[in-house]
Amino acid sequence: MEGRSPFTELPIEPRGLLWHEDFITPEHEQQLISIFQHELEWPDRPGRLSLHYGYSFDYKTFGIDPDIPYKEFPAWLQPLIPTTEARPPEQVCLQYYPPGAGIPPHVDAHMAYDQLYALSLGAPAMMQFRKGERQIEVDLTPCSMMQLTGEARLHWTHGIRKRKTDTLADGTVRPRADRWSITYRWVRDGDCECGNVELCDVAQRRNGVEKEKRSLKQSIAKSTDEDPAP
Ligand SMILES: O=C(O)CCC(=O)C(=O)O
Ligand SMILES: [Fe+2]
Repeated sequence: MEGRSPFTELPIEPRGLLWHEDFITPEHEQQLISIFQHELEWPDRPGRLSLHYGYSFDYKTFGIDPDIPYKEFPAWLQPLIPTTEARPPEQVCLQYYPPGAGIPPHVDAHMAYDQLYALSLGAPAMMQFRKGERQIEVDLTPCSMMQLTGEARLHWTHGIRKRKTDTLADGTVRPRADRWSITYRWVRDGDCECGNVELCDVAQRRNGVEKEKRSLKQSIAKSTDEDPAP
């Protein structure tokens, strides 16, 4: 890409949170929301819903599902693909969050994926980043694109609480409303070497703790009747 990247790093912990505030215009956002609401077929169940494009995510291995054929990016998705990477992402996931829905704290699998971006549409929601005792809230504002790199990508979990309101830093209680996000993932070349046994599935496999973690993730998925976090 020519010129400077429109992403700037947020001056907060976790380090490595890159932000593009107006990745799309509010008019474009409204057109997309209309497509999401009227033209797409969503699973018929409550809670957070996901639709996958490109290669599908395998919730058993937390990698690419080899049994599901590649799904071309639809026309509406093409202009939303970040151009700041050397190639388009292998996996794109559109998620719908009805008011009150969330996503459990997680790191996106290190083994399968490298670069990770997320575009927010519709109502804002607070995302919690956590590392040990530290918790930082980041407001996911509509039309903004976030890129998780470095510490934020590898060593802090992120999640969105299941709740009907978010309390802002100034004490304002903000009701949740319909939100959509698009997450983009690039398949990793070579192994992740971060060595974080707490959060990295590669380090866990090397230390023989992968299986337990996986079955825990699956039982969480069953108990909430939602797709587990990647
Ligand atoms: O909804 C979002 O903005 C992020 C979702 C997320 O963390 C994920 O799909 O891995
Ligand atoms: Fe995530």
